[in-house]
Amino acid sequence: MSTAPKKFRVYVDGQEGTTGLRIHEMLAARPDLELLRISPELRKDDAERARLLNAADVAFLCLPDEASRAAAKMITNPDTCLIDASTAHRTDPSWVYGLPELAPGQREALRTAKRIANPGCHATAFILLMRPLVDAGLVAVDANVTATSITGYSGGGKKMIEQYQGWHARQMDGERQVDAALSAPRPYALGLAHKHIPEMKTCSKLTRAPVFMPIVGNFYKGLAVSIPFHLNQFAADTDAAKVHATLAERYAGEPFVNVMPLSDPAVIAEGSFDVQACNDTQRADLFVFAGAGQVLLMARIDNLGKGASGAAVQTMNLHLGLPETLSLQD
Ligand SMILES: NC(=O)C1=CN([C@@H]2O[C@H](COP(=O)(O)OP(=O)(O)OC[C@H]3O[C@@H](n4cnc5c(N)ncnc54)[C@H](OP(=O)(O)O)[C@@H]3O)[C@@H](O)[C@H]2O)C=CC1
Ligand SMILES: CC(=O)N[C@@H](CCC(=O)OP(=O)(O)O)C(=O)O
Repeated sequence: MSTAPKKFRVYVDGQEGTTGLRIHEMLAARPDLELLRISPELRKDDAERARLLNAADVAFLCLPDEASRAAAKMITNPDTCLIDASTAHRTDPSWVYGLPELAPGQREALRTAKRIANPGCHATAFILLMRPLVDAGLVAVDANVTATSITGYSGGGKKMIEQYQGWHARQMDGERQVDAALSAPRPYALGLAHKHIPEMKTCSKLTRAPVFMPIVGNFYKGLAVSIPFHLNQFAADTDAAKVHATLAERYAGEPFVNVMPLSDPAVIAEGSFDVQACNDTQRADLFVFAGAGQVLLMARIDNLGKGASGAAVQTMNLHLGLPETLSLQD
């Protein structure tokens, strides 16, 4: 008598939010998973949430930080693996950082971990560029690093999506002046304390926090982090080609991280950079642009893909011993 293969049970706490909805969409057609759903009227009922969290093999927390901390405390089943999309646990040493490409050994840690912190979107792009250069000694651990990031507004969750889309709708109705500031890119986190800075620093093995300025623009999704360097900020005898070769060697064989050609001729010919070109994929495209005595590093992702829901799904696949690429578009 044949028995049906075991389905892994998966629950998303915050299933109606931006990140949670996208995880559901990505997993809906998977025959190897049983998606546990909470009744909409019970979605903030702690007893029902605790029941489902403890019934799951993998539970995603797609909640604000405080709610994530509270949800993590509801787990009594030692077999439930939590993947937390919030910022709450990303530099907590008892949680494992959910970036399989972080360093050799990270995948093994994610296979056995029961508490996994999904990385922030800006942080993912920053760390993918910086960590290999610090590991190789090209960038000193105490380097003064600065970075900017341009991102679509979906990174701000339901509230920011409603702000932009409400404005779009009002514009269609002929209202042109109110909220016109939303039409242009808007630098933010100007207190220089963006919530991703601790994980950027810790996971890149830097001892000084980078100066980081994100910019949100009038487009739904897509994100690119830029990190400028003068050559004299690197170790002696480092040039753009060495930086490029270090990244290329580090990510050789990675299914989702592409190191693009040095000073990518296609981008240079185009004359500008397309921040949205990784949208609807799990790809992270890394770029090294060379100038006279200068290097500009850039990393591009879909903030809802490799920057959020896609990252959580990749880590779930890895944790469950499944092919990492399941449900994900390269
Ligand atoms: N958007 C993005 O690109 C990314 C977001 N994240 C992180 O993921 C988490 C979720 O973000 P996002 O999806 O954007 O947020 P949203 O605001 O889009 O959704 C949050 C969801 O959490 C629910 N919720 C809030 N409080 C509770 C609670 N106490 N109990 C149960 N459910 C609750 C909300 O329900 P309701 O609407 O009914 O209040 C909502 O459905 C955040 O921590 C965010 O920082 C991480 C990476 C990227
Ligand atoms: C446009 C916008 O506001 N983006 C969010 C980042 C979203 C994200 O990936 O970060 P978390 O996972 O930490 O929520 C921000 O900068 O706070």
